[in-house]
Amino acid sequence: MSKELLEIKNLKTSFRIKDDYYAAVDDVTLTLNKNEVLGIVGESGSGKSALAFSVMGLHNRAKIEGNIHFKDADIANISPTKLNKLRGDDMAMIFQDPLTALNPLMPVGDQIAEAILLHKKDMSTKQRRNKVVDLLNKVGIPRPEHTYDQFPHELSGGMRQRIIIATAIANQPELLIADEPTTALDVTIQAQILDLIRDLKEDMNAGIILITHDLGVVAEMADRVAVMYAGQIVEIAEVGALFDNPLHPYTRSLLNSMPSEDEAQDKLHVIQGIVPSLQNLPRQGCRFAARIPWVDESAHEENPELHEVTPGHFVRCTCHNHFYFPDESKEEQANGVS
Ligand SMILES: Nc1ncnc2c1ncn2[C@@H]1O[C@H](COP(=O)(O)OP(=O)(O)OP(=O)(O)O)[C@@H](O)[C@H]1O
Repeated sequence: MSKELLEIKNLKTSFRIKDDYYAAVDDVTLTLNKNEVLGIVGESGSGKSALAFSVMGLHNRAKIEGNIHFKDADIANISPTKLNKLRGDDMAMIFQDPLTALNPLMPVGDQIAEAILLHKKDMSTKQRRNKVVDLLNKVGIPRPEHTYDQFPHELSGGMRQRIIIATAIANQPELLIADEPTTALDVTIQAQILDLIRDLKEDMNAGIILITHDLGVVAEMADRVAVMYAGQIVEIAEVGALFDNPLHPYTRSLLNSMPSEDEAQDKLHVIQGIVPSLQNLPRQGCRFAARIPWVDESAHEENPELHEVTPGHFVRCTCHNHFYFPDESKEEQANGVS
């Protein structure tokens, strides 16, 4: 039996701005296996959420091209009825902000029960309530019977995120997308929620796409990592390979801008500039070139492709072979001193 759960091929998601369409996800190809956490990292605006929303079929005004194969269906080219059946049943999403994802006027237990009712119409009200109480227990809510009848505003941020997770896993989805699931939470609660997501992977044999800009979270949680920049995957590898041997200048800059616990770092690297807006994205050549102006133009490919440098480790553009940080000398680089 194949391990592959999701296969995205040449996905292009474009938004209409004035009279033109601009791709926020541009030719993304990747796979996700069962019982795997794929981390997707990148700065704000790199296209992570646009990718996640495409997989969930949640864009209603975007133009989607390419294929998203999941459970014998192609989500990029599927009828709304079939999509609704998959969503919430076979695939679910945990959103960044639990407060906006919950209905403020409905007890949280009823909200989870509603998600069950949509896909399992033959359950009695009592059975549904019992199932919700079980789910609340599973996500670590201390007094589930009591919490069932509470409203979102009566719960803390961490509890609300647990409700969102309980809703997402209510129908035991095979594919779970978590978009910055811990950003709105404080550090101790963050760790608990991440533990919970990790347990779910094991319990449900689910494939999880974890979107975050926090490399620490990725290091701890992911099996593989895709780094996105300006709508493209610039590097993808197993987590160990990516952290031990980051290749793309963007990945190296992201890692270098992360405070390290074991080394005294005088100065953290600051990535120059920002991710350009959709209308200003360079569509030709290496999209990261403008942010590493000290690297010679000739280092970049004309049409940067993903190259497999070691099995399973892919990097876009040849510029990674010639990259150095501006405060390192070229001679050190050439001598392999880093
Ligand atoms: N509905 C939309 N219409 C027009 N442009 C959009 C729309 N949604 C996203 N964009 C643009 O697409 C690009 C990618 O956005 P996206 O939200 O996917 O980035 P992200 O990596 O998830 O960022 P963040 O970490 O801030 O959520 C950005 O330039 C954004 O402004």
